[in-house]
Amino acid sequence: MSTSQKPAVLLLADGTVHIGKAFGKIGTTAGEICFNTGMTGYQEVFTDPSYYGQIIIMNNVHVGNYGTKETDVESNSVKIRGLIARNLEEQYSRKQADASLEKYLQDNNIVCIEEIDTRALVTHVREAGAMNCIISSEILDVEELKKELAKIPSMDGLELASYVSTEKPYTMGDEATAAVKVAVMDYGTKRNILQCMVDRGAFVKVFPAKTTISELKQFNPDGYFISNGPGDPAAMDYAVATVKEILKESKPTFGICLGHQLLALANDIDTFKLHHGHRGLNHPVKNLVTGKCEITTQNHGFGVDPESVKKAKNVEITHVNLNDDSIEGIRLKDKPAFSVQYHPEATPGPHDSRYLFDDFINLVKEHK
Ligand SMILES: NC(=O)CC[C@H](N)C(=O)O
Repeated sequence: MSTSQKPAVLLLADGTVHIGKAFGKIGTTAGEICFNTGMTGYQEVFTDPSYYGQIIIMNNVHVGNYGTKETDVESNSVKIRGLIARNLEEQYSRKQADASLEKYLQDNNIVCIEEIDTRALVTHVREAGAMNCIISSEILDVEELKKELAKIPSMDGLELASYVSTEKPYTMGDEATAAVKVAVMDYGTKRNILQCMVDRGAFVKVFPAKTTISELKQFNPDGYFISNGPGDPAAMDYAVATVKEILKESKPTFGICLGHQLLALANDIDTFKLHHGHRGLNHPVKNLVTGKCEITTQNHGFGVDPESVKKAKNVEITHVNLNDDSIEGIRLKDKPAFSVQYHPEATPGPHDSRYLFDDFINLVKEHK
């Protein structure tokens, strides 16, 4: 809680209203409401480009207790559109922190609301499903807010990856000593995904979302990575076309989250909007190849259609979600390509799924 707080209003598209207190920037913001069940890692969540366009409810009662640190980020800025919490703390106790959460959110112009009954709100979103919402600490009249909210497009059908992709190619790792070169299609990649590949001996070159296959080939990569990112994968014809071209190369290819959905679409498998998405650090997934269960970090609002996966003769299901049986991983039978719906880089954790980076880099080395 902050000392000088203005009131703020949260309005959901179904008319639900919650009154709370302003935190961060004073203003108005709108986007898709989502909840994250993680108890820690808030700065990594706020800077994850896959959350672009979304307003996040943090389930943990206290958010901000360990402040913020310049290095605890998944991209170069806060990407969430707004924040809803029970209690946002401006005091912090971590010695190594650089700033309070409040300063961080203000510096990043994020409109937030706190003192919300997040248990009731999350239960409501879980039952009613994904929808848009608006937060304001400047317009407190609900009828006015309804008019503003009506202007916001639905996440279904929205292409957002090109807004968060890099403008220019950049590299990570040491080309002189690296064992392999990986071309990354950046649809909103998380920094720690790149780090996981570099840590395993890769030199990565990150390319803007609309890079053509001929530009990618000039880099002569040993493998390709299709990144995570925001928005509806079915609205990304340009990316599906690129993934199809990449697959023709028959080089090892790995996709995470949006990258998984694009790999599916490139193999004529449909994607669909989930009822309320999977976002948190404790989603159980079964690896059907090894029979082992892993606890995973997730952040997605779309999924791969199980019926069309089963019909695709060249695709094998490798991972399933143990909560709802949704498809969590696939691999192609005729190409060295695989993908997962969840986030194996998982910062701050759990790290059960990091073996997938070993698998990918080993596959790249074998095919080199
Ligand atoms: N983390 C991601 O890559 C998310 C993918 C996609 N935008 C979804 O919500 O399903």
